[in-house]
Amino acid sequence: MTDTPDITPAPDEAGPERAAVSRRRLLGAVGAGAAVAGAALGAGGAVLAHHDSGSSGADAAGSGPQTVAFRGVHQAGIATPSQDRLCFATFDVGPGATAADLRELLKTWTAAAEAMTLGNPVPGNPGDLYTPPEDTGEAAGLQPGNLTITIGYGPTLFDRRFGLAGRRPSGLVKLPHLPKDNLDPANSDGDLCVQACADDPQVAFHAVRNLRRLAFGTLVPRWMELGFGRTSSTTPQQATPRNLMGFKDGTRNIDGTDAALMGAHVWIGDEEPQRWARGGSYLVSRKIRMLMEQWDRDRLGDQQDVFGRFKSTGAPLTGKAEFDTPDFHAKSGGQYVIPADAHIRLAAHENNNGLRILRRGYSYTDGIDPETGDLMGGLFFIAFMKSPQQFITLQTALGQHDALNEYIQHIGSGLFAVPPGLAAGQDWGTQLFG
Ligand SMILES: C=CC1=C(C)c2cc3[nH]c(cc4nc(cc5[nH]c(cc1n2)c(C)c5CCC(=O)O)C(CCC(=O)O)=C4C)c(C)c3C=C
Ligand SMILES: [Fe+2]
Repeated sequence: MTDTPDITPAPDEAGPERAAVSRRRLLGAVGAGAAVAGAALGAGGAVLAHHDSGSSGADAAGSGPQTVAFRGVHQAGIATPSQDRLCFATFDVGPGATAADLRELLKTWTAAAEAMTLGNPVPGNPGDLYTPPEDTGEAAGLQPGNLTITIGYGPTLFDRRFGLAGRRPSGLVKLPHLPKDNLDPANSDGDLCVQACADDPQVAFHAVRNLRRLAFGTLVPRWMELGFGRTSSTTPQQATPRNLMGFKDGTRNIDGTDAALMGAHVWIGDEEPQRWARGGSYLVSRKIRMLMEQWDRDRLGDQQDVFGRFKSTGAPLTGKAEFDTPDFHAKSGGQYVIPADAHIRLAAHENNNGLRILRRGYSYTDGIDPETGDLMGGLFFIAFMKSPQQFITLQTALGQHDALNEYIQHIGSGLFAVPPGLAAGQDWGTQLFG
């Protein structure tokens, strides 16, 4: 019982079977260490063996079944086909932490994030009975689920605390107050953000939890959001999902595989004086509560006028099929067919000087309001863009005129600079501090 098998993956281990093999090795190791198996994972053997026996093969452009490449020109989790689940968290750097602490943590996070996206446990010394396990264990036996872990930095990280003021990306300033904002600081901002997306909610949660564990003493968690259903497609291959208002959402989103569109609207380019930030993007998060009790009492015709689309098919009110181009000039009886205050009219690139963003949001729920009994939930809106001004312009128009405003409230907000992808051997600490 004193011998604990080494479950750390060999550096050159690769190939389609890697993730499943690694999880199986964790199982084997735990199985061999009876005390650990009993204490930490219980009767996990049978469960793990069950999960390990199958693979959906739903690979999303990664290096193995259900894996997405961690390194590359851009971070994963932006152009990546939207996974089904989200765990999003923000953190502030703790009062006593130094720049060296932060840099070291970002290096540790890089290794952990890379391992987890490959379906491996957080690297460490598993089976050591005298230290807490490096990996918390709840993803053992699960498939990697196309996990992506995307990091972002808030404007406050570039204040005077860590010597980063000279490296602040030029667009990274707190978003201004926007029309109809009703923001709660408890759902807003943060020095850093982590977006973990996966097709399995436990895999996404496990990723954030383990990064949080590694950050003990350096970062303080600020807020966290779980997303239970994607509300966008980021490739035409994906079926368009429905949001909690029952409408298809993401029909006219940017196609993440369209390099020209991504370059024009999403990736930070040569216009950015901070060279290190080029190839990155800006992430805007908005927690948007839907007033579902009001929406559910609204008649179908009005619901369709709010968006400018048919609820059943997702087609524009001027068309027949979902992907028909909306005709914003069409009139009937002197009135616009797509009303003047319809959501898609106000948000469409045709009516905003060609401006576009990549939407990558999720439905969320916070349960039931204990005082009113109302459902608390809505859209955790996430969008990527090359300049925050794109969001500011759109939201200024929507906040003033959108018919949807009767049924929603913006209750949380964040702006983060998402650095570009990591090259081989590079880590987030070196990339940020230079
Ligand atoms: C500031 C940007 C946007 C916010 C905030 C926003 C909130 C929001 N949207 C929906 C539902 C739908 N949005 C749709 C289209 C759409 N929305 C935005 C931007 C924001 N939405 C854009 C740029 C577009 C594309 C417009 C176009 O080019 O036609 C649609 C229609 C289907 C689609 O194309 O995706 C729906 C439905 C909700 C429920 C919501 C806040 C809760
Ligand atoms: Fe929208």
